[in-house]
Amino acid sequence: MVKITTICCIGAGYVGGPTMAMIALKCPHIKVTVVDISQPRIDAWNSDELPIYEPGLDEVVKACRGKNLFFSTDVAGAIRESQMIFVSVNTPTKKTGLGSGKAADLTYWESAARTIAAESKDNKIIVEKSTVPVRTAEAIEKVLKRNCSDASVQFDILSNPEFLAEGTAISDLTAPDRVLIGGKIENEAGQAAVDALAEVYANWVPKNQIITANLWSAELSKLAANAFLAQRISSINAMSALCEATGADVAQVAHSIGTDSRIGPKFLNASVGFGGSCFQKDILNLAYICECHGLKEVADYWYSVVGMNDYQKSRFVRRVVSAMFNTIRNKKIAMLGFAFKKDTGDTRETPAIDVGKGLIEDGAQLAIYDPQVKEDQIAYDMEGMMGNITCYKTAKEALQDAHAVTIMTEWDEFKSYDWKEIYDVMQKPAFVFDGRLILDHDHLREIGFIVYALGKPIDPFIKSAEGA
Ligand SMILES: NC(=O)C1=CN([C@@H]2O[C@H](COP(=O)(O)OP(=O)(O)OC[C@H]3O[C@@H](n4cnc5c(N)ncnc54)[C@H](O)[C@@H]3O)[C@@H](O)[C@H]2O)C=CC1
Ligand SMILES: O=C(O)[C@H]1O[C@H](OP(=O)(O)OP(=O)(O)OC[C@H]2O[C@@H](n3ccc(=O)[nH]c3=O)[C@H](O)[C@@H]2O)[C@H](O)[C@@H](O)[C@@H]1O
Repeated sequence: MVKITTICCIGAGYVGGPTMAMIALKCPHIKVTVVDISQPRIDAWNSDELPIYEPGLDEVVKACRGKNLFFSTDVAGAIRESQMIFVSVNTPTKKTGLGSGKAADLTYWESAARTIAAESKDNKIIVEKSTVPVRTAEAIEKVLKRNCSDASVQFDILSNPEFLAEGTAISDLTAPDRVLIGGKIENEAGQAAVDALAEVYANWVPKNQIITANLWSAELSKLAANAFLAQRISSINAMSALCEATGADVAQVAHSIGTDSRIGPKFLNASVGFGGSCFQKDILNLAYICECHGLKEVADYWYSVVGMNDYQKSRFVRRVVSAMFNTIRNKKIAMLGFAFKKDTGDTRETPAIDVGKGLIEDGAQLAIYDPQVKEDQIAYDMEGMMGNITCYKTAKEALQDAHAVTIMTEWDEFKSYDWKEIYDVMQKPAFVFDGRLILDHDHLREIGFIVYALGKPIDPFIKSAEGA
């Protein structure tokens, strides 16, 4: 088995940066180089302001950078000097052509593979870190073999999907539930490659938590894990609509079912919808693969998880409009939170985008505040709508004279605000639409707010405004 002392990672994003920083931290004997085609991204990784906000990441990077952790745009050089190459490039949903809107776009992956093939002069272990369609390793192997000028160079391909969640990346990487390594375990070289990677993780992950599987199972497990997680959210969100219609309380329902050890308590928080760069993309990809295998019913099952998520976002918008007497034209609506979850500045597929667009279509003036999302990011996400949006650096300014406040992200600081003071500076009646169920609703009602808490019994005021 090869003893690994040099690793590189192609793709210095949300996954490549933190995962490699953790390997560098836990394996001081390994030189880790993270490379990217984006000069600004690499410059940021080499600066005091890292390109992503992730609690605890700064400390890990600072502890290793310049010692055994390096960030560079020299992709070719890093490939040449590394025994093991992780590929952690983006694999977004295809926007055009065959499978448009569903299939994974493997352009970046293939381009990385071609560079690896062109630069490799000795044997390499290639690790798929990106989330990819099942059987991608097969295609990648062909690209590598056909494009490498030296036929004696051997490429061993592994699938090592990443399960970290943003906002908790460092704790997830420090103590993962499991590490999954897929490889050609049926042959000696494949098994040796799996062992080499397992040995890297064994520097800090207990051996019984390092699971091995065949390549296709590992690739599919990643898509399956995200699909199951998202399905739980859509299931509880479906319940939230029924709770509102019947007077049940979704938090009580979630608690009651979550105490069944077969169901478990995690990932049962009803919300305005799941966001993030992966859940939707990976489910659409999974469903598309099912369609390609003639499994229409299976595909439809998974599409419905995304459908329910879309429904939840539009249901929220409808509730805001109907509760506010069916008109929000020219009303200032404060949006607290824009990131897709707390403790990240990431806005990819955040429900705030769809909800924001829905509210603006009805004429609202949005006042957005998020502690980590910068105005230029919001302008990018809400392109063409900035005439109806003002971004604020403090929540206080966003809330001044607002008719309503919508909670889009569960940032802790929102819970600690003085809501009485906020009530006093808002227009009346003052509405709160809590899309994350983080506020103390009874306290808000005592202050005088009209409260819509997703999945909870509807306030009589709102019922009458809606003509129920
Ligand atoms: N964001 C997340 O929390 C998670 C993401 N994943 C998966 O990991 C993969 C990467 O995701 P992120 O890190 O979020 O993406 P990202 O977009 O933040 O980073 C990808 C990076 O790859 C670079 N890149 C693209 N092509 C390249 C090439 N040929 N050579 C060098 N660099 C290249 C891009 O410039 C970019 O900086 C995706 O497949 C995603 O599905 C998996 C688990 C968690
Ligand atoms: O493949 C990926 O990219 C990653 O996707 C998710 O991680 P992430 O999207 O970063 O964050 P999550 O904590 O899963 O949250 C996703 C979305 O679901 C929402 N959510 C989560 C949990 C819940 O109970 N309810 C709920 O609405 C969050 O607010 C957020 O919008 C998975 O949790 C990771 O295991 C996976 O590696």
